[in-house]
Amino acid sequence: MSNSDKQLEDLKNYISLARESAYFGKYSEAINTFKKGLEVAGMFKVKAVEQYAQQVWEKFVLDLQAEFDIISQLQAVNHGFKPQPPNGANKQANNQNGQQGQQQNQLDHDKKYPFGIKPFSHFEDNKMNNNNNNNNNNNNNNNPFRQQDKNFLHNQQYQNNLPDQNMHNNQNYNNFQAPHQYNMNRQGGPGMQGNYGQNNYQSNNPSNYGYNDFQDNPSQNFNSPNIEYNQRQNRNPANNDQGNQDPDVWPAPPPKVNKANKAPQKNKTPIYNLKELQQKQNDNNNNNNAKKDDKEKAKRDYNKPWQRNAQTPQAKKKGDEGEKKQSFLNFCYPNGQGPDSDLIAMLERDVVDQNPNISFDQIAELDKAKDMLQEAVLLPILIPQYFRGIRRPLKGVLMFGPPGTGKTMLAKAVATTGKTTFFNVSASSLASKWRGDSEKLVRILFEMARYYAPSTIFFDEIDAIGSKRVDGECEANRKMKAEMLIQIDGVSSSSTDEKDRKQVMVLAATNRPWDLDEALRRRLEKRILIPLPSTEGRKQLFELNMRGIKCSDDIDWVELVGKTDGYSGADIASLCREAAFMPMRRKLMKEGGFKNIENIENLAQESDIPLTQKDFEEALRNVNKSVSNDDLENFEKWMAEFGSV
Ligand SMILES: Nc1ncnc2c1ncn2[C@@H]1O[C@H](COP(=O)(O)OP(=O)(O)OP(=O)(O)O)[C@@H](O)[C@H]1O
Repeated sequence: MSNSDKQLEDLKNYISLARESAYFGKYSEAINTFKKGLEVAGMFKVKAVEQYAQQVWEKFVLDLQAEFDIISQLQAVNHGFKPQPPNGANKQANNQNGQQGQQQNQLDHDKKYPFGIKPFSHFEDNKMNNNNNNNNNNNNNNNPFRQQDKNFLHNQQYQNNLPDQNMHNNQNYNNFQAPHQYNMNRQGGPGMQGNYGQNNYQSNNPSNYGYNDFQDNPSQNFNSPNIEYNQRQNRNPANNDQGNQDPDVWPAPPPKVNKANKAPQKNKTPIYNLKELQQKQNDNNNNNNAKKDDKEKAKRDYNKPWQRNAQTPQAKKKGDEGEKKQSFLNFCYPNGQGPDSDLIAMLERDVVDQNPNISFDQIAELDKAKDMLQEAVLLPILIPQYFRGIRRPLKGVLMFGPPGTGKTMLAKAVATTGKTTFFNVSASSLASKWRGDSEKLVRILFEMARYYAPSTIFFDEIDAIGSKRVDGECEANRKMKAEMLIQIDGVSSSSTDEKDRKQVMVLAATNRPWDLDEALRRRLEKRILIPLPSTEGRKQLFELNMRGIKCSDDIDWVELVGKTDGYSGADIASLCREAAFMPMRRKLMKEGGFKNIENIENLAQESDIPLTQKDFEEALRNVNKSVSNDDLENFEKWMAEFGSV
């Protein structure tokens, strides 16, 4: 990049900054920035940069003038004045105005102004008018626009803040000319400040304008300590209440009245009361903002399922009145649709089991486990006031042991006995192809459990969800596990209100307790081994499974119990089912199998024949135990290490 390109670039940056400041009404800052730009760009050294600077300055000045014209006209309208023609037209009028016109010409041609243009020139004219007015009161009374500007000048706020007002008050043009003058002076070094064009100007206005006071500190161009604020205020015409109009000089035209409603106008009422308009506008804006806020709020405050205490007063009232609870989905989204409706619907469909309908009586043996669960799960729900301090309810209970030993049944029995809503959660329930949905599902699950409280959340095969966290594990899984840990913690300490406490119980089951994440294991404070059924247990299992099935007296139950050592509850259930089908199979084979399909319907009646010892022996040959001795050993070991009885 060449030197001139760089200068041009720098200048452009400053100009855009200056324009930005002007746009926000920071005129002093705008001018000073422009000055700085000229200085930095080393103006007048490179022709192209100089030309560019001139063009931009012209445009900049015109824009500023236009802006002040608009403000002054608005101000006039606000106070009942007729809007005036643009500044250019006004200038013409000025130029026709004798001495003032001459001065203006001199001003315009004053070499003190680089590029021959200065901003806010009509204010400048006005200043001249005022000045002349001091000497000759009739001087400018016939120029309404200038008088209008004069009224501006009378306004204290403007006087304090506008650059030219400052100039006016200080009688120091150099403050105002600074963007150009400054730069030009700087060319010759600090000592030359104020020399350029000084004589020329002074000769015209010796009493008013002193160049020796040239300030090269930009901040001294404007006196107001809070100029930015004041300028902003001044940009708002409604803030400039003009109680000091001079009706002799510039009588306001009568406001335009609608012919149809012509009524005698007593007072000078502005056609447009900008204050009112602005108030209306503000009200509208406020209304719009309020509406916007409401919309935004509605967007943000959609019923997030994971929001704690998400119950609406109505829903709570309904609940209190003992009415049947609406579904969580409807509670969250009354019309059934919302950002998380799919997830909620999925959980409600797949996970919530409103009526598990299993009693402890249906479970053979396992008395210890039953007692422990009732103590750990049911008592805190039934008598929460007792479970305080050191007796706080358990965070969760883990049931582990060989497959098919009744762990799920126990969980369901707990839920049924405690009349809690049962959430049967498996790994697949929380799996989602969408990133972030799994952890969200966990949050929704716990929130839903709170909604349906008292609830029992049962994580079946929890090792699949809460296995040990390892390096390189999928991030979504880690997050889901972390969320689970948080939620389990939250469940045990969610509320200080006794009524609400421990309304959600976490139960989990696994056949692989050694795979569990340590943090999760810690949260499942009670870890109960659900073993294979004992002799007594197997006997009970035969009795439970053979309920309602006709059995012949020849069956040796003791022998069968003996032969099923090592069988799980599920194995014994399979054995009994197998045996129960034997009469039907026997008959079917006798009839020629499935070839003679027409007779099959009659078979059902004919096969209601009592089971015999032979059927069970046959079934024993088909159904083997499913749990290996090695597995049993591992459970025993883990129980010894981590279990609790
Ligand atoms: N103690 C028991 N009393 C009655 N039935 C039992 C018992 N244990 C197992 N069963 C039978 O086994 C079936 C499976 O039981 P359940 O699902 O509770 O076992 P589980 O321990 O959860 O198995 P897994 O670990 O494989 O999930 C039950 O439907 C039931 O018929």
